[in-house]
Amino acid sequence: MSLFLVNRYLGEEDEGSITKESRSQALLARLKQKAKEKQSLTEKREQLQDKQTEQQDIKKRRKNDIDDIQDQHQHKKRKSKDVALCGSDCDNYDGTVEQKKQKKKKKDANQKLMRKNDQSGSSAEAAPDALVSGRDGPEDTGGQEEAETESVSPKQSSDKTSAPSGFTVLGGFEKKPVQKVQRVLPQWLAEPDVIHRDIKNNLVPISDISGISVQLQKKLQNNGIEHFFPVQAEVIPAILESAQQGLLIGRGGYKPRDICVSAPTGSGKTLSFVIPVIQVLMERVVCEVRALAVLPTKELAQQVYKVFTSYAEGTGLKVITLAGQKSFAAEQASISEHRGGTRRSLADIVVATPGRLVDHINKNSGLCLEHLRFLIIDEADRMIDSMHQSWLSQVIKEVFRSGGESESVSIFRRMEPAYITAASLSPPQIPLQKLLFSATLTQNPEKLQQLGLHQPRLFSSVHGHAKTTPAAPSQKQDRFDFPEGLTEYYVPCTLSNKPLLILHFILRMKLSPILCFTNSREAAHRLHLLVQLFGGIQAAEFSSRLSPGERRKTLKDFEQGKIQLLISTDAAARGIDIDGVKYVVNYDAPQYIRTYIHRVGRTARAGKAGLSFTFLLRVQEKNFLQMVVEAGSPGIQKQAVKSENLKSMEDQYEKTLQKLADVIKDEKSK
Ligand SMILES: Nc1ncnc2c1ncn2[C@@H]1O[C@H](COP(=O)(O)OP(=O)(O)OP(=O)(O)O)[C@@H](O)[C@H]1O
Repeated sequence: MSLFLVNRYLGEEDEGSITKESRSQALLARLKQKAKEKQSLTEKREQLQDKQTEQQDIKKRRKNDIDDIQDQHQHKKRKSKDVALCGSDCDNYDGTVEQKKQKKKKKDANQKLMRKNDQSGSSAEAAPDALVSGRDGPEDTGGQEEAETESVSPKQSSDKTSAPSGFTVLGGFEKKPVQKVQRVLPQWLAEPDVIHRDIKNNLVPISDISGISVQLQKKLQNNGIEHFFPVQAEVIPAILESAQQGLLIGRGGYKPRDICVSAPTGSGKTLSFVIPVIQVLMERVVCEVRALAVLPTKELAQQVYKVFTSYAEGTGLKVITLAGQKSFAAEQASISEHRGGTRRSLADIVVATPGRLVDHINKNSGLCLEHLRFLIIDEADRMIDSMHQSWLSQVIKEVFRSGGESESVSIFRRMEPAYITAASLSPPQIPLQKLLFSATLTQNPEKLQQLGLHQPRLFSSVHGHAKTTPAAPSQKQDRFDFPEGLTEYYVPCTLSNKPLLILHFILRMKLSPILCFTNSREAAHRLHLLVQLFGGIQAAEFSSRLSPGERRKTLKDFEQGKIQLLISTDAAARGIDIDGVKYVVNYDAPQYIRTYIHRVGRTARAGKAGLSFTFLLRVQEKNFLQMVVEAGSPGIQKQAVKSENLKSMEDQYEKTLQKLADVIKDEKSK
């Protein structure tokens, strides 16, 4: 019995033809069918959803990449904008024209991508989603050039093993050839005023150089000088021109340019500063120190002092030397005197060594540099090397010393170098001009920087100067010029036959006078003893073993031809001008190219001919010859001496060696 009536859905049945049982079965079958349909429908939906999310992911990734590229591009754009220093017009241009261009590029890129997706067979409905369209992205995508190359379907890009093109691939540096950094010289070093090397064929008559007084011209003629050498013909007018306005600052308020001169040994650099300095100072009224020449050694200071005094004679100019040849008190007395409570300078030109100069400055010995107009630095490269003594900074401090005793009387005010302003130009000023001279002037701007040069001008006979030196990338050293009349030889030797060779040169080959260099004073002394004991040769040694007086006398004797063989350390290598030295022998090979150039430069001076011989042990040959050629030598020839030629002297040489051993023993015991 049924208490309730439950109505059931019985399907669309054909009531008349179907039994109760068969109806329920049919209903079940139909329900199953419907469930199946529903299930397949949800599966399809899920598949579709998966596909859609995948496409969205791709789209997101692509958008991020494009954002990155856009950032890079905009960064680049900002950079180039900074460099170009554009005005507001440029900004407008960027905002309109550039945007339009980029949008066009973006559109092109999207179209390309669409085409690619179609070709790659990706599903038709996925293609639009894969696009990075202007519609989808609110931001303007810059850097479309990169995006264009990048728009490869994910499938394609994943197939490739390498990184997608268009991106900067980091790493792989080892594949790039390492770029060589070329040495670039400042313009004043790279483009010097060229001086002729050949002295003989480039002599300039004295009268051709204007600005030299008749008095000085006569003096030059009296000293046997009818023509100027090339370095003098170039440098003298340049210095005279810089002092055209007298001792004060030049036309237009501009300070004169500092002058650097690099010319071979014996080319006449000394007169190229002595003549113009004397000429300019001749017109001074009050005696004050207006020129200071600094040289590295006493001998050189003495030599330059002599040249200055010779040309200053009769002009009223007073020249003194502060190089330690006299006592400190005697030097002090020659600088200035006090009369009626005021200081009076006794010198116009001072020739000094750096050590003694600093002594006088520090001990306040009355040296006043407040009126200094010319600071001459001879053997400048050597003087740069001695810069650790800080002599230059002390000199400069003295030059610009304010509140000095003379300030109250002087109408001229000295100001430290700074920017030129109307105010700084109003009081009359004495400028300080530096004049640098050397046969081996460094081309290293860093070293020259220490001298604090003002708009320097270089005069050089070195033809190797160039803005860069690509022709010789392996070249580690500076190039220099050698005297035109010099012929260089090297002589292969052994340690035991070296002394025999020098004896052979004088006794058999009759080469004299010879200036012979050793690398130490002990070696010079031993060789001198040996030659003396062997006999038949007038020899002398020249080194720091001798007192300054002995050294002076030795040089004089050698110059007068009383000495055939002068055995010296590098004390006589630089600047010393000994007339008539025909041969230079490097008994010990020099270690540095500058030493070699100065040693061999004691011959072939003033356009004359001269020979140099360098004794080389077999182990030294390769490196030494390479060093000389790299420095710009026109060529060094081999001069071998056959052992038979030395045989006749061997017996006597053996006996001499025994005697030498005894003498050295004696000396040591004393
Ligand atoms: N115009 C000239 N006519 C003749 N002789 C000269 C002339 N100028 C210089 N001399 C002589 O030439 C020689 C060399 O000159 P100086 O000593 O000035 O050379 P330098 O270039 O300074 O050499 P170094 O670099 O070795 O110091 C000297 O004996 C000098 O008297």
